[in-house]
Amino acid sequence: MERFGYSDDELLTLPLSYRADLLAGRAALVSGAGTGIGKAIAVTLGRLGARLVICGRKPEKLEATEALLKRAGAEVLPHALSIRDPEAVAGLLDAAKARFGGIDMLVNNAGGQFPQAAIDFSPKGFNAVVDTNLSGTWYMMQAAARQWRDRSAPGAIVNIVAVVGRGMPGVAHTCAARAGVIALSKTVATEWAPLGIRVNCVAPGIIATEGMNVYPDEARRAMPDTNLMRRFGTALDVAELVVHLAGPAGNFITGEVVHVDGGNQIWGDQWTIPRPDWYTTPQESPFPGR
Ligand SMILES: CCCCCCCCC/C=C/C(=O)SCCNC(=O)CCNC(=O)[C@H](O)C(C)(C)COP(=O)(O)OP(=O)(O)OC[C@H]1O[C@@H](n2cnc3c(N)ncnc32)[C@H](O)[C@@H]1OP(=O)(O)O
Ligand SMILES: NC(=O)C1=CN([C@@H]2O[C@H](COP(=O)(O)OP(=O)(O)OC[C@H]3O[C@@H](n4cnc5c(N)ncnc54)[C@H](OP(=O)(O)O)[C@@H]3O)[C@@H](O)[C@H]2O)C=CC1
Repeated sequence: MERFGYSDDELLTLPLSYRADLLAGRAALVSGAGTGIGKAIAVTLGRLGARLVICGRKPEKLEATEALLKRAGAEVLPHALSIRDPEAVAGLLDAAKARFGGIDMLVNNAGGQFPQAAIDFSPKGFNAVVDTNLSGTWYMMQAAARQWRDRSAPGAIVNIVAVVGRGMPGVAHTCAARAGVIALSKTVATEWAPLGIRVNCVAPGIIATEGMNVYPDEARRAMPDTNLMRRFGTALDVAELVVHLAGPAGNFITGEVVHVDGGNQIWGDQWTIPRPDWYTTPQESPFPGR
């Protein structure tokens, strides 16, 4: 089977576009850092000198990232929780404060969904996706902002969303949740600018990570045809954009949604479930117009 994602050694050694001490003295919290994009973000921030708080549900995944960060010479605090639990999220921010005096950057990367035709969604399935991707992200944003306000410290939030401007058939639940995160981010970018807090979103297109395995082979095979570059992007493409937005290069950027998608947002339709004949076979509509 095709291998998706980077090896640990690649994450530690691939050349970066930034100077090695760019983030020295800063602390970052990255959710979903045990795998894929989140792991690449955490390791990249660590390689640039940041101290890391990493979270996710499964401690064993976090342990692997913790070991990698230690190899990169970074200080790290792993903390297992579900971002769907607001009290646990408050506890996470407290733990970050106790260990590092607080964080400077928050990267909300944890998330996920399953492909299914929207007409078949159960209430529980829909709510699980919205609860994780929208509510969970919100609990993290609010807890971090409260801590920054109480410390009179500035902060930067980067929310990892998806390319949802035209919708994405097969994952309507996640499109709804991510569009919610984008609207939330733009709104609180305004409310929280007086606190020195910047809030931006990153919308990845198809990125080669192990998380891709939840999609059917047919959908995965067609994915490179949905962008101008005609390939998968990499977790490092996303990680380096996060560095730009969360770090000093992003000091005058807030309320923005930056796509790292090989041009998918302007070209190529993205299906995560089989296309109905309606879209594959030339045909006339059986439904009369007026
Ligand atoms: C972003 C870009 C877009 C995707 C577009 C594709 C192109 C871009 C590629 C993007 C890739 C990625 O995002 S890659 C990352 C993908 N990785 C993942 O998404 C990992 C899988 N996702 C998750 O684990 C998610 O956290 C989540 C879907 C919310 C499930 O979390 P939990 O299991 O903890 O949730 P619970 O509260 O227990 O509820 C589970 C219920 O969800 C429903 N459910 C769960 N899996 C189901 C399934 N395969 N088919 C039907 N229904 C399902 C059922 O109703 C379950 O109930 P019961 O029936 O009672 O159990
Ligand atoms: N790969 C891609 O092409 C794209 C990915 N994205 C998004 O980017 C993000 C990262 O994706 P990717 O790395 O590919 O996928 P992964 O599935 O590898 O990563 C998702 C991470 O989120 C964590 N997570 C999920 N639910 C929770 C929760 N309730 N609480 C805490 N942590 C949680 C998981 O860890 P654990 O299971 O241990 O909790 C996992 O480490 C996701 O939000 C994804 O939807 C968006 C567009 C495209």
